[in-house]
Amino acid sequence: MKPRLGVLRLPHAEGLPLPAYETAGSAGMDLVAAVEEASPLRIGSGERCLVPTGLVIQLPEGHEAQVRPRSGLALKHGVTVLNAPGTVDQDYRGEVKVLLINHGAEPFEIIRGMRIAQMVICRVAMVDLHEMDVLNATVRGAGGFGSTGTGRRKDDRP
Ligand SMILES: O=c1ccn([C@H]2C[C@H](O)[C@@H](COP(=O)(O)OP(=O)(O)OP(=O)(O)O)O2)c(=O)[nH]1
Ligand SMILES: [Mg+2]
Repeated sequence: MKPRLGVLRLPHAEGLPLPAYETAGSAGMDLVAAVEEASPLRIGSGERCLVPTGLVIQLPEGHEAQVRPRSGLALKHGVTVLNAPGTVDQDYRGEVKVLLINHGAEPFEIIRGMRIAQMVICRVAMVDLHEMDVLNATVRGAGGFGSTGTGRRKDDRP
């Protein structure tokens, strides 16, 4: 059985579709903008804006929701989620909001009901932190940031 996601609809989301998986195999549920019908949000080129969804959610224990961009909006308009992936904590009981930024050259208008982002529900590992004096040795060691590049493959510039 799938874990249950509780959803509370705020008055300004009245009449809007709830997030839903568009296909059986979709990872994310699209989130729609709960802006006033009469006053769309306009994001100027280079500007950002917090878009309401009109929804409060109750995540299953041990889960988070990630707010991720829709690739179509990014490709066609340069509009993406600034803090992607946005983190909605399991214990958050405020309205889920989407922080969009317009990297495009033209202003972008968000109208009521527009699908602006997608929400992916993920399991979260919670850990206990143990401060240690020595950590176990590994082949990689402290190497990172391209340390395994040899410069011999054509996709692998030194
Ligand atoms: O895209 C997002 C990101 C966050 N949130 C909400 C849910 C999340 O649980 C809360 C806090 O988010 P985050 O921890 O990323 O922000 P913060 O700057 O660390 O704020 P806080 O001190 O409240 O944790 O804000 C959203 O609605 N949308
Ligand atoms: Mg935080």
